[in-house]
Amino acid sequence: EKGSAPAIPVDPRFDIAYVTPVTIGTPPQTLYLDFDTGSSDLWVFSSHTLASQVRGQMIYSPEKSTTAKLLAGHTWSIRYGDGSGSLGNVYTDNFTVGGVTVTSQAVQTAQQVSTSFTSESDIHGLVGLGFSTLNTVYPNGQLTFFDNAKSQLDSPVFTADLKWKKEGTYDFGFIDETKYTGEITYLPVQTDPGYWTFTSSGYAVGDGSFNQVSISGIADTATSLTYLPTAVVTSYWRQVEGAVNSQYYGGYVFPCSSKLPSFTFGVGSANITIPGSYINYAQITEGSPTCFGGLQSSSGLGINIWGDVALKAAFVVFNGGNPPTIGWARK
Ligand SMILES: C[C@H]1CC[C@H](NC(=O)Cn2ccnc2)CC1
Repeated sequence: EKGSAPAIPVDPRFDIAYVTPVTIGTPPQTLYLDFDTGSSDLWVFSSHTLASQVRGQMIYSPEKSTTAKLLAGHTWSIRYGDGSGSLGNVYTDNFTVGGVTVTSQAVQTAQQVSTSFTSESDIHGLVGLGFSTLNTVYPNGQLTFFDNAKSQLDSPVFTADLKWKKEGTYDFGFIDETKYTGEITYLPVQTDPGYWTFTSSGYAVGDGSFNQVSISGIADTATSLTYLPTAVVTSYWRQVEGAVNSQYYGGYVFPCSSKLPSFTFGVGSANITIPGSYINYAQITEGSPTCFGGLQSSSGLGINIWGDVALKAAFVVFNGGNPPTIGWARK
């Protein structure tokens, strides 16, 4: 089996996140979910979510699905790196993405969600695509959609072709050669504690020389920006006149009129170049001449994060084989 589904930018002004349509249950209920390689819970806004915390989101109602089954005695609660979170109960039901169906997928129904989820009406939940070890369901951890689907896929892989302010795709079970140029460079993945963790071989700012330095980090499709070591990020923003690391705004800001240099990161002996335009993330407020950078320092996070700003510059293969690897190609 193989499948393909769109990755639609939420708020295409600045690619906050990407959502993908899925169907759950019988008859099928459609929701748009944020596919997240940085976590491993599949949770949705539901008929169980506090009414005061639902604001326009589509919901999954298990009581309307003839194939829904309560996973009795199981609960879940998750907290993300940005402080957002949700918690609730668990059902199993049929779950379909791009024509690939998993029967009896654990679908975590939210009873409560934090304010940032309530205020984002275009995101109706998340599909964790990290390793199942990260799943928060208690007392028995559940498998991700990808882990459940793997055995029925032509190949145990999924790919991310995210795009700048445009619709991209997630493919399951196959590698679409038309989506990239040159070769795919595969790197080893550290699966502990459960992220797609790989090591980049270095970086260059604009047309500058390449700095060979190992940068270990996670590929996270649900993080908008890219967070790298302070030394790397400082050397980038030093090239932008008027750029400052603002305590007030919580990161590097710069004049929106700036022409930003590109940022190149190494993947083995190959490399990926993020166009400067992708690093001009957004005006700090509508109409402001000050813009917020898409490349920020990871100090304080304890981890480097290759988020959407980096991922959308590449075609990325998440290979769930034995051992798992991650593939990068230019496009
Ligand atoms: C400072 C950074 C802020 C953004 C953080 N990313 C996430 O929280 C990813 N995520 C998943 C669900 N909602 C968001 C990573 C740290």
